[in-house]
Amino acid sequence: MRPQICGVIAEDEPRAIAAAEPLVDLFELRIDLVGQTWPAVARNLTKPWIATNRPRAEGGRWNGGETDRQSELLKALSLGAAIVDVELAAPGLDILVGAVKKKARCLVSHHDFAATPPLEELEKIIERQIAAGADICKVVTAAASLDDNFKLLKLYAKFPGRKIVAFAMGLAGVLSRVLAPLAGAEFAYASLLDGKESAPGQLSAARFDEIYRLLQI
Ligand SMILES: O=C1C[C@@](O)(C(=O)O)C[C@@H](O)[C@@H]1O
Repeated sequence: MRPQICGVIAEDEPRAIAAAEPLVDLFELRIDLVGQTWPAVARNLTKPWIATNRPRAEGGRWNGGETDRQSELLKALSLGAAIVDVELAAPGLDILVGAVKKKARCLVSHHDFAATPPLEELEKIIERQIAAGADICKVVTAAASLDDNFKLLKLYAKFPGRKIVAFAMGLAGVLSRVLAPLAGAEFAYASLLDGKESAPGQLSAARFDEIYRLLQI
């Protein structure tokens, strides 16, 4: 099956969403980046979508309090979110995961914007995500070397049958972004357009399409 691509909606830009729509299998709606008009964006989506409201501590731009941050995620459930991204470090994780799983799949995420820890540490993070009730486990780190890419790629074989998204950010992590879906990742994150990246090293949906066509995948 062709690698699944998740287009990251980082702005209320209907034309960018429309341009990427044929190239993506699902969207991620970044509530913390889109801002107050996010419900209107959600209502117009034509493919399954992930609701994400990233706190500053994990690289996001949510400016409000934690209670309001989580309330926005729960509001996404009533607007049809297929998946809700909940950070492993979120306060009241068990209650939030339980509330999400009543109506959607729960993706439990962990981000390290500084480095890529040893493989054993990455495995422990996924074990904690599974224990928290994750339907999808996500580990995203910062690559400083080629080896860092392989640490993330090795995670898929460590958890056969589990739904995982694991890759490294940064220019040094681009290899892991491209190979992750081939190693077993549920999907890859892509910007809607070139120049609209929401994280270091992120590729656009068109670029992924070009690469996978080139590789005849
Ligand atoms: O966790 C991730 C991955 C990401 O940070 C990336 O590196 O593409 C982009 C985010 O929008 C998403 O929530």
